[in-house]
Amino acid sequence: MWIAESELIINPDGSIYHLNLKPEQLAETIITVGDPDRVAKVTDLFDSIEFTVQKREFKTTTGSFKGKRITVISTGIGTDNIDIVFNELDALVNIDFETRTIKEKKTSLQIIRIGTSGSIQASIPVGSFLISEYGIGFDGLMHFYDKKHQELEFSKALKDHLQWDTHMTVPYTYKADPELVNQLSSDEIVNGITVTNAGFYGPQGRQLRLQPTDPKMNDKLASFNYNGKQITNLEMETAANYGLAFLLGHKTVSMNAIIANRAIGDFSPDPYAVVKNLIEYTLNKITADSK
Ligand SMILES: O=P(O)(O)O[C@H]1O[C@H](CO)[C@@H](O)[C@H]1O
Ligand SMILES: O=c1cc[nH]c(=O)[nH]1
Repeated sequence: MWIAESELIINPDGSIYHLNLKPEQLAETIITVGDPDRVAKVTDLFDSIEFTVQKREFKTTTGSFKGKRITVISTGIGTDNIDIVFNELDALVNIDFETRTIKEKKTSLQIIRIGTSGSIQASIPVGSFLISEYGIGFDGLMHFYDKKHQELEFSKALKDHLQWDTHMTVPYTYKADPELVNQLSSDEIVNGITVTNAGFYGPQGRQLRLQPTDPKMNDKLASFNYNGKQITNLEMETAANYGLAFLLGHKTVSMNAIIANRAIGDFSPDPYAVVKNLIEYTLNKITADSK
């Protein structure tokens, strides 16, 4: 099927519309970060750099760490941006830009997010590293794609537990890639379940001048227990990464630097140090088997 010019938008230089990347510029291992300034915090540790390109909040550098080719890309904040990043990354490897047709042989990317997050369990202090085994979306993005939602029972149990009005969001739940979870886990990291919210303030239960609809939301999330599994932390991208990667056939996992503890009202005195440590941890883990 030929994909029209309004759907797959290719810039005059042959790069994809928002990311400004050409197919040959992408490595098959990709690290995503929210903050464009965090890209260099990762690539400063690389042995060599091929190029850097930036359009809007999407800054990309491809280079090599311990001999492994890695692309680092900033997504900006929120699942609306994840929709753009994951669809365009997939197009770069799985659509032929010359013929505008889907390739027969698909490439499966490895996509690892390194982000910041707030814990909702008092027992997970600021400074912790957390790997998201599941991502639960409160943002609604995945409802615009087909309904192969992975964990429907989990989502339903959570919806019942929250006892929200019908006008509130319907959660969706997807799993991380189990091999990546395995590869990146250790006794230095907590395994958890991450809620991806549609905002930082009201949607994460923060109150400055506006009161959130459900002031007990974070307590309800923290007390939810499904087959022994507990929700651990809040951020703004992971569930969309997991949902889109699942539907597109890529492997993904989220690594969270816990910089806030919402249960006890704590914020890290040095969030950049926590992120730096998590970057080093992640790079070393993903290259542990590299020659
Ligand atoms: O540090 P990043 O990766 O941006 O992630 C977290 O920080 C942002 C909010 O401050 C949201 O994007 C949230 O998911
Ligand atoms: O509490 C937090 C901290 C970082 N990022 C979030 O989205 N929430």
